[in-house]
Amino acid sequence: MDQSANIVVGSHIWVGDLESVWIDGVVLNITGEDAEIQTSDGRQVVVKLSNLYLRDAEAPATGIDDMTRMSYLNEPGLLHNLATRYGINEIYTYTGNILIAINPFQSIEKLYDACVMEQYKGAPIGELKPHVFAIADVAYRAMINYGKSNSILVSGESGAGKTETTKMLMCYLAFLGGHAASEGRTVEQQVLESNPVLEAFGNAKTVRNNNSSRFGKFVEIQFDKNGRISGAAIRTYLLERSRVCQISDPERNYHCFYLLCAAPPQEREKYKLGNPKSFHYLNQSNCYELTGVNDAHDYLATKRAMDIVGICEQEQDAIFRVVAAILHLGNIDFAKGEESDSSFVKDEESKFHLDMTAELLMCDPQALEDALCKRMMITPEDVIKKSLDPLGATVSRDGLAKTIYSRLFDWLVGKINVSIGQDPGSEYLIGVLDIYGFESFKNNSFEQFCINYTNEKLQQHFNQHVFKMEQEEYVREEIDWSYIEFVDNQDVLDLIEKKPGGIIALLDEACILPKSNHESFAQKLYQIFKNHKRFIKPKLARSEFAIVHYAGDVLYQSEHFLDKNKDYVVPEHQDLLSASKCSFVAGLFPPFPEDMAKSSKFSSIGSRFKLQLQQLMETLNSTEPHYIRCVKPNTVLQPAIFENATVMQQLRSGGVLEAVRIKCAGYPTHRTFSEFLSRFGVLAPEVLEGDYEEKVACGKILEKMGLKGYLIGTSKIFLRGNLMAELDAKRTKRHTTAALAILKHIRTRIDRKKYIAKKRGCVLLQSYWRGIRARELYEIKRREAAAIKIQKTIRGYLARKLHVKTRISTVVLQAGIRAMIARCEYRHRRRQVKAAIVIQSSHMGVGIDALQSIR
Ligand SMILES: Nc1ncnc2c1ncn2[C@@H]1O[C@H](COP(=O)(O)OP(=O)(O)OP(=O)(O)O)[C@@H](O)[C@H]1O
Repeated sequence: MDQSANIVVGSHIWVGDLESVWIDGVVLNITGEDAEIQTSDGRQVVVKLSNLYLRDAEAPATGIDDMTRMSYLNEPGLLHNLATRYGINEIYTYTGNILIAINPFQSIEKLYDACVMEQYKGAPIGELKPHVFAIADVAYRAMINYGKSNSILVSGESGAGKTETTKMLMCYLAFLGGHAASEGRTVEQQVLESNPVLEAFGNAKTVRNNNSSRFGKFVEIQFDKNGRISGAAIRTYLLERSRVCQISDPERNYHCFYLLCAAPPQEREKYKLGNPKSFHYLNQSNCYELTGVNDAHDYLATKRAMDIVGICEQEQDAIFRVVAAILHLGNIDFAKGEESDSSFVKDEESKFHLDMTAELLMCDPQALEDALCKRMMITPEDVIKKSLDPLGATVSRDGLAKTIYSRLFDWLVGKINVSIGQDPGSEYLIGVLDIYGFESFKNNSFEQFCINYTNEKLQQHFNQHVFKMEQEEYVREEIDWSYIEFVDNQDVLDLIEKKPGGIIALLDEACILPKSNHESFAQKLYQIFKNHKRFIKPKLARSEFAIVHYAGDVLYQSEHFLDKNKDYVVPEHQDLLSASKCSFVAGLFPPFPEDMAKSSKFSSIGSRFKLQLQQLMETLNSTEPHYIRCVKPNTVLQPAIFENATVMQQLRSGGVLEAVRIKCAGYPTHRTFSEFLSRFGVLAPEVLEGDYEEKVACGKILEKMGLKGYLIGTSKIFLRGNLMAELDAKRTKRHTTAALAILKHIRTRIDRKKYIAKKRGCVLLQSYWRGIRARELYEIKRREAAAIKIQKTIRGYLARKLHVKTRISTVVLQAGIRAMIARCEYRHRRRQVKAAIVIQSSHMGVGIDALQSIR
């Protein structure tokens, strides 16, 4: 979907990034076809507009529960949403009705507790957080309410968590439809316990998962009319046979081999087993133990689980005898015989293992050696016994090991089915499919071809379902659905399975024709499909071919296609083991029916698988499907690491993006009226102010915008292709204009505020300064006054002092002068007196003498 036309300056977008696949940014500038982007990590890049995707800047920080509700359904948006949720331990997210489960690689507290089961019981989907229990609950309720069988399809690449998810589904279904513990060995208990048994024999450590299921599985849980589990059946698909004899470092063979090597000593002695390092089928890799796994403990646990699923002690003994026999068989080596192209058991050690194999399989050692080293050739005249060279004998040995193991596995599945028991009167069932996801490696062989074929089939089923669901929503909303286009992959399926002329049919033909080999098979493909748009002949290829699958192109190497397609039990092996004295072993190799024995014993694995798939599809088509897409967040199998590229690849191949594409083909965006109004009401405020019904208001807004390509349902608006982006672009423009106006006002206000503040500052500064100056002046004046005062005082003091001094001097002077005057006067008077007296005395003689005596 090209959204570039709606990208404007200021748009929030996703831009491709080498490191993190996508990075968010904002458009700074647009020049022609190029946009200048400011990325969230601080860079500025120039990118073609067509390489940008719009981002919803208003999406909640904790992500969106259901990704179909995202405003922009594009790859980066989905990826970011999942990463955000994974970061807060929300491992489940819906994409419509599909549940995406991201492997946490750690147990999340209280995620699967009984109380959580209780919460999800009967809760409508969407009411609680997305959960695997919600899907199981919906399936169960749909089954009870509509009386229709349901199925849950769990897919994903190896290590994505399919098996764990399937176990959770089973537990929840057992919780809903189970029986009381007092009812003894219940069906659900047996179904749940069948897991460890199947895992011991069908799981192995691979580089991608320490406990990888090497087979596909469809578990049918049957229910009675009361919704109680009444029976179950397990169907398995395509066990990886080659692993029995060939493993690469650091992988392991099937767990059961290591469990048996870790069994209690008396049992190991019984089967003459020891260190796994001594067995060729185990020592091709250096990995023997798994961290956190105790094989000795698991051996006992597997036996206990076998007890529960109804495998008796003798059968258990026979099973482990066969497992031990395979290990011994792998240690038989061959040397070149005397006759040309002949071989014999190489040495004493190989002889010991041959004898042990024969003993454990309860067959004749010589017959075993012959079966390994010789072949019957039927000519028109006679039956000739032909010797095999050492390489041929080794191939024969490995072929026998693979056949025995796959028969043993099939027996186990059959036995589990018989002992759990099917309910012929069952009303309906819930099927859980745990199947390998799309695979594309450096080398892709027949296994990948079958796996990808399965995924194409499931993808078609998925597309049809998603398409149907879309249709149903349109019908519910009472709108025309003829616009929805159906994305179909029938052409790839025709290429693979068409009869005659499809790749499988041509492969079968090549397997039957005597002189055919992988090169002639490939040449035939090149010739027949040279114009097929889903088939590619790589340049210079002699035996490789590529198929354009829905999830991408896969290049297949056809080298081992013919061998791997032949499900051919060598008659010598068949005769040897059907004659075993052990009824269990003989039972694994029932004699061929008479008519088949005469005809060709070739049976095509590809065709059988195709038939199995057809049956599976028939079953699935008769059920209401639910999808769970498991996603592996990183390739290092560690918690809390979300690798964008790894997840993106899985979203593509898991069909999640296809589902999104189907959605996009019609009217991908569905919004309830109120959601639409709250987001786009800003485009027509007058409509919001008017007293309209929500539906009418939505219509008015769309009318005002003059847009085409929308439908109005009963509760939702359906928007076609880019309409959401167009509306958002208009909204962004409106927001930008509004923002500019707001900005203008804010700037004016800020500037005014600044001016006033500055002015106030100046006045303050001035008054402060004036204050300082006035204070200084005042101080000067005060000092002046003080000085004057001091001067005055001093002067006064001095004047007073002078005055006092002068006065005192004056007084002293006066006093002196007065005293002097007085004395002068006195003296004058005395002289006067004396003169008088003299006069008197002279005049009054006696009187003066008398006066003088009185004094
Ligand atoms: N929901 C979960 N919670 C905790 N750990 C999980 C969960 N799902 C998966 N795992 C972890 O991831 C590992 C791989 O999961 P699982 O075996 O289910 O993958 P798978 O998709 O079935 O792989 P394969 O196709 O190889 O069998 C598990 O062993 C477990 O450790």
